[in-house]
Parts: sequence; C-alpha cells; structure tokens
Amino acid sequence: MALEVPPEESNKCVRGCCRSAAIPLHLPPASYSLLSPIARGSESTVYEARLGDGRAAAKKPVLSTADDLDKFHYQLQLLCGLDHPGLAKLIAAHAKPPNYLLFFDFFDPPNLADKIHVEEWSPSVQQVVSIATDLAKALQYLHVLGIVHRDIKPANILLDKDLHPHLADFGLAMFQKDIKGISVENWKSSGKPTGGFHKKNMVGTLIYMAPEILRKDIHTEKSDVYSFAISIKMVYAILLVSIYHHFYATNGELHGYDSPPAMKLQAISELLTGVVPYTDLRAEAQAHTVLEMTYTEQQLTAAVVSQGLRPALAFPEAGAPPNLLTLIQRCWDPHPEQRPSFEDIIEELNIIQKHLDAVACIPSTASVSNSQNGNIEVHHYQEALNWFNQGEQLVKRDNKSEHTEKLWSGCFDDSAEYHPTLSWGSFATCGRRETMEDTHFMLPHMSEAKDVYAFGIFDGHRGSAAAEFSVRAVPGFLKQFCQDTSPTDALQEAFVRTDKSFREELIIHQKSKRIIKKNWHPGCTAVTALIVRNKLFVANAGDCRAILSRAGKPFPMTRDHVASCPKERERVVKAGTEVKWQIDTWRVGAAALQVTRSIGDDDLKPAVTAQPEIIETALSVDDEFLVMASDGLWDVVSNEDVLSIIKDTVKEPGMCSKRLATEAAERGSKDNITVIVVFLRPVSTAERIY
Ligand SMILES: Nc1ncnc2c1ncn2[C@@H]1O[C@H](COP(=O)(O)OP(=O)(O)OP(=O)(O)O)[C@@H](O)[C@H]1O
Ligand SMILES: [Mn+2]
Ligand SMILES: [Mn+2]
Repeated sequence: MALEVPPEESNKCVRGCCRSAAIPLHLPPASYSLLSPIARGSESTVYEARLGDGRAAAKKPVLSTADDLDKFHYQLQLLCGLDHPGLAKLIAAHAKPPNYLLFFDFFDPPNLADKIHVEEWSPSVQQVVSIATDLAKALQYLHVLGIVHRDIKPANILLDKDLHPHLADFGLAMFQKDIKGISVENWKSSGKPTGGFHKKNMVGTLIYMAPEILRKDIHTEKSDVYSFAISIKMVYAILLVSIYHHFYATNGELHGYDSPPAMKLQAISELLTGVVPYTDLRAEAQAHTVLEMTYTEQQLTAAVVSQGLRPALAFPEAGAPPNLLTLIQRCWDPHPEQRPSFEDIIEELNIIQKHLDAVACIPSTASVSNSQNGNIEVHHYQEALNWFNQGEQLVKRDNKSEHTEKLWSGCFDDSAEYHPTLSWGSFATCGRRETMEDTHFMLPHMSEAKDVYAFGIFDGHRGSAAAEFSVRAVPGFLKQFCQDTSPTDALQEAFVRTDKSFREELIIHQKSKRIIKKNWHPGCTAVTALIVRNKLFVANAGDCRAILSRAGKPFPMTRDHVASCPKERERVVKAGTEVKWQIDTWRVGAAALQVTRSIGDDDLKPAVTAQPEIIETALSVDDEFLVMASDGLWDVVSNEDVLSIIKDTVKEPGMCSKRLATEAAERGSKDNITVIVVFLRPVSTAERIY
C-alpha cells in the first residue's frame, strides 16, 4: 500500500519528539477506518483497520493520564526506529489529539498463544527450532539497539501464513538506559511493573516473568531471555507430549516399557486441553501440575523465585533433541548473568538445526535397529512415527491452493435470516484408561469468512494412531474441499480420503519396517460438525454423538453406528463380513468390533465403512447449543441428562464440557471422554459469571 510520507521536518508528532522519514505520523482521518476490535486489553484496544487500500492492525491506547500520554510518545519514538522482519512493523501513526493510534502490519489470527492453546497445534521439532531462531534474531536486533521488550509471551507473537513469528506489543518496551535511570522505589510506585503483572489475567503473564522480576528487581535483556525460554517451552510442550504419548502407545508394548503412570497421563491430558502446565522439577519422578497442587499466584511466585520451579521438560527418550532441552534450561537459569545472550542462542539453534537436517537424511529403515542384546532401540527424533504429523503432512502435500476466502459462498444466499453467535470450549480426559486414544479439533477460523466453523472428535481403538492422524487430516481436507463442493460433499470426501490415506500410510510404514507390530489394524470413530452461516452439518461414522438443544429438547444430529443396530448389521453382512453375538453384544468380524463405521480398521474394510452419515439442519433462535462427545460420555449420560446438566452449569462452554466429562467419570464411565460444547446464542454476561 502506498502511504504518502510528508517531508521529514513536518512529519513529527504533536510534541515534536517523534520523527520519521519513512512512517507517516499523522494520517488524515479519511485515509483510514477502524473495523472490528480484535483484542481489548486494559491498556489498549486493537482493531482490524483499513489503511489506504490495505489492511492494518490499529492499536488505540487508553490515555487517561499525562503519564499515559508520555508513554505513548515514548513508545512511538521507539517504534519509529525499528525495522526488522521478525517484528510486527509500525506502518503509520496518528499522534495528535483527539485520536492517538498506532498502525501495524496485519497478521491473521491466531496468534501463537491461540495457535497452541485454542487450536492445540503441535509443531514438529523443526518448526519449533525455526520459530525459536526467528524470534531470537528479532530479540538480538532489539538488544543490540539497547531495547528490552519486557513482555515476551506467545500472545504477543503473531504468525504469518508461513508460520514465521513476528514479535508485537511494545507497550512495555524500553531502552535499557532509561530503565537503569529509574530507582527501584520509583519504578515500583509507578504502579505498572513489567509483563502485565497488574492485568486481569495474571497467571497467563506471570509464568513468563523471570525470578528477578518477581523479586521486583530491574528488567535486563537477560529477563527477555528467560521469557523467551518459557515461551518456546510452551510451543514445544504439546510436541513433547504427543511424541511421548505416541512413544508409549505404539512402542510401549513392543519394547517392554511400562505404561506411563496414570498421573503423568493426567498431566498430559491437561496439556492437550490447553491448560498451562507448570510441573515441579524438584520432584522429577512425580510430576505435579499447578492445578493439582493448587498454587496460588503468590505461591507460584515464591516457588519460581526461591525454589527454582520451572515448567517440566520432557525426557530425551521422548524424542526431544537433548541440546534443545539444555538450551532452554540455560535460558531460564535463576541467575540472569548465567543465561546466554541471543547471539549465543542463535548459534546454538543453528547447530541444533544442522543436527536435525542430518538426522532427516538417514533413510527411514535406519531409524530402527537391533542393539546387541536383541532389544530394538528406537532412535530419537522419530518424527515419522508421529501420526499427528503424518496427517498434517498428507494434507499439506495435496494442498495446492490456499484460497479459502470464498468458502461455500455459492451455496447460500447471503440474506440468510438468522445468524447464530458462537462460543465454544472442550474438555478431554483419559478417564480410567491408561492411555488416551481420543483426539479432537476446534477450527473457529476456518477461513477469512468469519461464519464458518468446524469441530471434530475422533475416538481411537486398537491404538491412537488413526485418531491422531484423522484429527489433522480431516480439517485439512475440509479446508481443501471448500472450493467447489457442497459442505456435505466436503465432509463426505474428508472422511473417505482420510480413511484411504491412513490405510495407505500404515502399509507404507509396515513395509519400511517403521511399524514392526504385526497384525495391527488401528481405527477410530469420527464425528465432525460444520457450521456455515445458519446451516449445521454433522458427519458421523461410528458411535460418537452430537446433539442440539432445540427448543429445550435434545435433537440428535447423529445415529450410532453399532452392530446392535439392525440396519447397520444388515449392511455389514451384505458387504461380506460376519456379525456375531459375542459375550454381551453384537460384534463385527474376527476383530469383534462393536462399531460398524470407522476410519482405519483395514482388516474390516469395506464392510466397516468410513462413509459418514450426514445430517443437515437450519439453525434458528430455538437452538441453544450443540454437544459433541465420544461414547465415553454417552455410555453413562443420556441426551436428556446432558441438557439438564448444562442447564445448571455456568454458561461457559469449556466449563460445561468439563462438567459433563466429570459427571460421566463419576457415573463410572470406563472410557476416554472428550466433550465439545458450542453455544449458538449469545450468552449473557450474568450467566457466564462464576
Ligand atoms: N499487527 C497485528 N495483527 C493482527 N493481530 C494483532 C496485531 N497486533 C496485535 N494483534 C492482536 O491483538 C492482541 C493484543 O495486542 P497487543 O498485545 O499489542 O495489545 P495489548 O493491549 O498490549 O495487550 P496485552 O498487554 O494484554 O498483551 C494480540 O495478542 C494479537 O492477537
Ligand atoms: Mn499483548
Ligand atoms: Mn501489552
């Protein structure tokens, strides 16, 4: 976008303290317009904005005191001097009354925090190292200029479409020399210590603060190093867990490892539900999360400062490069002077990167070898056995066009009378089982179009491989098919293609000996809901279930595909597979499966089909919420009970999901339980308060 910059002498803020040759400092009001707010903080609101003929993010600070105004000018001066690809770039400003605004390059949501905690993204080791390297370069640039950022956390890291990070939010950034100038007393009484300590969501930011900051010492560039380490660890957490989990799920039995203790799995499932983990390193063998120990903010502060509490790092056996773990540990050393500089960090990351590249070149058969005593050793960095990644890679490979703006726009007339207002949340627990074989996804930002949402649950059996693969492949395919097909066809294709690809992938890995288990036929049931404007589509294969609360009554959006259903039984038999009454119920084939449709289960194809049954409905004011869950819930809680439980729970979808799962566990469900609750009407603030 071509923004005109006035000559430098006249391009300065109202006070004359901020100048720039490249960035216009008081845009004429006609050249921009503020669109919808993206985020509202206690000190500012960020809007999506139009600027000239392009898009921008406009940050409008709350300026209530003279001090706030001084800070605005300080921030603007600082921003005018910055230009680095790893920073969210200031492109314009309006620096005179009545509207003080900062305009930045726009980055599509989600930011890194939402990517991890809402989308539950689990990046590969390569992606983690690449993000860490880019971020380290941006911070090195700032530190060379003598600037400390003071608020590094995933919510302040924006991602472009290639997943390169761009550091944003210079609200607390300062020149180191200016910080030294302020006496500790002075600074404390200024009432706004670093890192959003005084903001509402204290723990969210608190965990990124270095011990010296918690002790109210002065922030140095080494405090940024600490926050950087915690942030990278947060990005990495999910990856470590998925490998760890997968490692046991697929190799545990084979290599004679013990199953992971239930307690660790509890911690894992909390990670997978996006709860920020804080594990006690003092008792390495017994990992406790903050939630279990019910830390208060003060206790957490005390533990970080005086007892060296840090988030748990995975064990190298879990597939994490040991030198990356060591680097993270050095970065969060309690003594700031012991932490490496960003120059050292970049150098170290480059070495790790080279190592990863070298490992990636080893042919696949070499990653499993026989050691002397006949046991099979599994090498580190076993990306190939991560089924999440397999599912994700598959769709990436196939995906030529990334054009999702027009998403199904042809299928609906835009004058659709009713527009549901959505809020969503989920909860997943392995319950009494030793391993977690359920997976789920929530895709609220499916496209530029704001009114297309997708949610899915996959309940694995005979291992978690199919569920892990599908949770990435199905949403990937949906994005890919949204162009020229109807939503129904897209769902259908997504299920069928995921099934086919998974079974092909399994054969490839069996041939290459990456999977050594003989006669292993993992599968999963699947339910996926797609909301396009006022239309709801639910595709189901198996015994997960989705119900609507419609005019106060349960309205089923799925039918259970189990062998005890006569129609399904008939279909399976016709397709040539035996159904027998065994022990307590009807079961399919030699594998004695209870479900009659699924993804995977290659020993039972084609009878146990992946063809989903799709139910479609138009949403109206009568529709209050949608509940989707794996059979772990429905086995013990009826549709009616689900509605009445939500009725007397605070109207917050995450809480409702957790409440339902807890209820199911209390009623004796022996299975993994995953619940997604989507409210379809605005929930009044009063109902949300707890
Ligand atoms: N350039 C941008 N493009 C897209 N989204 C942005 C941009 N800048 C900020 N946002 C979004 O707005 C959120 C808040 O922005 P920012 O951190 O700058 O505001 P803040 O008021 O300082 O928030 P806090 O201090 O609570 O972290 C970010 O987490 C991000 O999701
Ligand atoms: Mn921020
Ligand atoms: Mn901020």
